[in-house]
Amino acid sequence: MSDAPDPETAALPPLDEVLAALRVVAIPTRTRFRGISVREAAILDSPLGASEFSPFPEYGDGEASAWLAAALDFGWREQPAPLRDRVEVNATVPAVAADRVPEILARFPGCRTAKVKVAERSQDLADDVARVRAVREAMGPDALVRVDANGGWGVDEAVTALRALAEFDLDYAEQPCGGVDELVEVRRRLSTGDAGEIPDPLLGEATATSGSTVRTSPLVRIAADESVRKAADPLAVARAGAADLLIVKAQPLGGIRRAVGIVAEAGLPVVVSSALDTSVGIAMGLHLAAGLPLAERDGAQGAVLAGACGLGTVALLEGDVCSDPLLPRDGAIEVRRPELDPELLARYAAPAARERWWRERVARCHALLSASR
Ligand SMILES: O=C(O)CCC(=O)c1ccccc1C(=O)O
Ligand SMILES: [Mg+2]
Repeated sequence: MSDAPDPETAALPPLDEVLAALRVVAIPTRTRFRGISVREAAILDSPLGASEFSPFPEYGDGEASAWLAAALDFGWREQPAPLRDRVEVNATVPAVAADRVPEILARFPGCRTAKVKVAERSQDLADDVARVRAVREAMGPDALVRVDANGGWGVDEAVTALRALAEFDLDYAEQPCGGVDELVEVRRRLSTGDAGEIPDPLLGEATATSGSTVRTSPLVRIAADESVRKAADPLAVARAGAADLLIVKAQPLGGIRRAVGIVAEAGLPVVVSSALDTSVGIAMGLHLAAGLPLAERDGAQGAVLAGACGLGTVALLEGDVCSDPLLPRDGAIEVRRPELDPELLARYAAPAARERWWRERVARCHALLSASR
C-alpha cells in the first residue's frame, strides 16, 4: 500500500470552502430512468478539478455522507494514476418498450455490451423478454447482453425470469433480488449440475456423490449492486458467496481509494458503474475503472475489471455541465477530467429552493463526516 493518508482520516476541506465551490443543477433525462425525469446534482468547482455530489434526493444523510466523502476526495486530493487512457462502456437500456430499443442503442456508438433494465414495477416478464430480445437482435450474437433488475424480483420470480431470459445468453444478471440471502438462493437454484450432484453456492461447483468435484456452469452469473453500495458492510456479499461479480460505484462507496480497497478485499471481478451522473461524476468512475487491472491484458486474477463499465449514461441525459461531455465513442470513453462550462451551469441551474436544499444537505453530511474522523 502507498503511504497516502487514509481517506477516512484525511482532513476534510472546511464547509465554507465546499459551499463556495458548489453549484446545483437540474438536468432533464431523455427517457424516464428509475422513475427519474430530472437529475439533480451538486457540482463542485474544486481545486483539483470539478467534482460531483449527487446522491438521490430520497437518500438519508448517513448514506449521502459516503457520496460527499467521495466528492471531497475527488475534488481536493490527488487521485491514483490511471493504468490506461480509455474505458470500455456498456449501452444502458432503460425499461422502454421494445420498439424504442434501436433509438436507445444509437446513443451508444460502438458499444458491444448492453445492460438492459428489467423487473420494472409497472411491467411484466413478457415486456422484459421483448426488450432483451430486441437488444440481442439489434446487437447480434457476439454482443454481451446483461440485465439489471434493481432487486425487483423475489427468488421464485427471479429464477423464472432468468430461465426465460437464458435463451438470450446473458453475460450476467445484476441484483435480481434485494437481499444477500436471496441472491445466494437464486444463484444456487440456477446452478446446473448433473443429476446426483449437489451444487455448492459458494464455489459454483458441484460435488458428485462419488466424492469427485465437477465444475458446473451457472445458467447465468449473478452480479451484486445495491447489496454492495447500500450495505452497512460492502464485503458481506463476497463473504456469503452471493455473487459472481460486483458492481462498484465510486460515489456511494466513499470515493476511488475506498472503492479500490473494497474491490481488493472482495477478490471478485468487478464492473464499475455510475448513478446517472453528469460528466463530472462519470470522470470519477472512469478514474476508478482505469485504476483496476484487466483480466486479459494485465494477466491478473480475482479483483479485475470484468468487461465494459456502466459509465456511458451521460447519453441518457438531455444536457450536461461540460461542453466536451464524457460520452461513448467507439464503445469507450477517454479517461480525463472534464472542464465545467459556466454557460451550461447557468442553463441547468436548479430552482432556488432546490439549491438551498442541497446546500443544507451538504452541511449536514459534512458535519457527519467531521464527527466520524
Ligand atoms: O450500469 C449502468 O449501465 C448505468 C448505471 C445504472 O444502471 C444505474 C443508474 C442510476 C441508478 C442505479 C443504476 C443501477 O445500476 O442500478
Ligand atoms: Mg444496478
